[in-house]
Amino acid sequence: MIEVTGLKKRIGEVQALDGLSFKANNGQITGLLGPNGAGKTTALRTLFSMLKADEGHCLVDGIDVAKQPQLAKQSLGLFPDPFGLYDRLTPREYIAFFAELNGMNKAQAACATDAVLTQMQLQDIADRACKGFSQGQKMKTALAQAIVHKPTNIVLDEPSRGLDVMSTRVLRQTLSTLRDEGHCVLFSSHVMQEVAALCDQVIVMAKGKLIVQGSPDELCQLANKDNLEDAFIHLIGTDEGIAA
Ligand SMILES: Nc1ncnc2c1ncn2[C@@H]1O[C@H](COP(=O)(O)OP(=O)(O)OP(=O)(O)O)[C@@H](O)[C@H]1O
Repeated sequence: MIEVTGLKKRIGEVQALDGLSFKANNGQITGLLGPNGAGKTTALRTLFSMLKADEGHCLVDGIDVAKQPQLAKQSLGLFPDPFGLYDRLTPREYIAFFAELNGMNKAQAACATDAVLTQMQLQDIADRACKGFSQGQKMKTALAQAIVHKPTNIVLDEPSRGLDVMSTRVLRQTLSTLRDEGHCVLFSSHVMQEVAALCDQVIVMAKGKLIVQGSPDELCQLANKDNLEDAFIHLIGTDEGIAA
């Protein structure tokens, strides 16, 4: 479970986070939806202790990420934006490296890497350097890295960007399976159809703050609209900054 309370972060002149609070539960997919510049990436980076909050805190399974970052990270899998692959490493080397970073010994890491390569249907390219990979191949490798240590919580920043239909389906199926296995899945997105189709809960944020949290149906009812895109525009009060 992920709990964010009163998060504030100033970056230069910009108040990127301005008292953001929300909760993402286990066994649910939670979507973080907001216009460009709303603070989604800043929130996810703070959650992963890549940025230090000025105020507020993030709890991962009850562990404060600012106080115990290493322990919190063992319960967190991060799918970053951009994918963060190393061109010279193969998926097997890259995924095993992260498995070891998360406390596995070499033998455990090799075994877990094998399993996740199979799960993500990456066997064909498992031993090829990542340089030149397609968007779909990069996505699958980055997702395999995020889940290799079986974290309770998986955090994804814009995971579907640049994916074709088949890769999008693999991503959606993987996230749904993780949810059904009881994981907490939190992802940021601009794609309304994806959020409406996948998410149990949606966190709408703008200008570094929570606007509203609820299921896609609840948000439509609240805004008195029949689709999430219209509800979203109504709730944030502007269509400025929404990606096409
Ligand atoms: N390194 C930085 N330097 C300066 N400003 C930054 C930096 N990182 C974030 N910001 C600013 O903080 C605000 C929030 O940015 P953030 O990237 O978190 O938004 P976002 O919701 O992820 O946006 P997008 O959907 O466009 O990716 C923006 O105004 C952005 O310009």
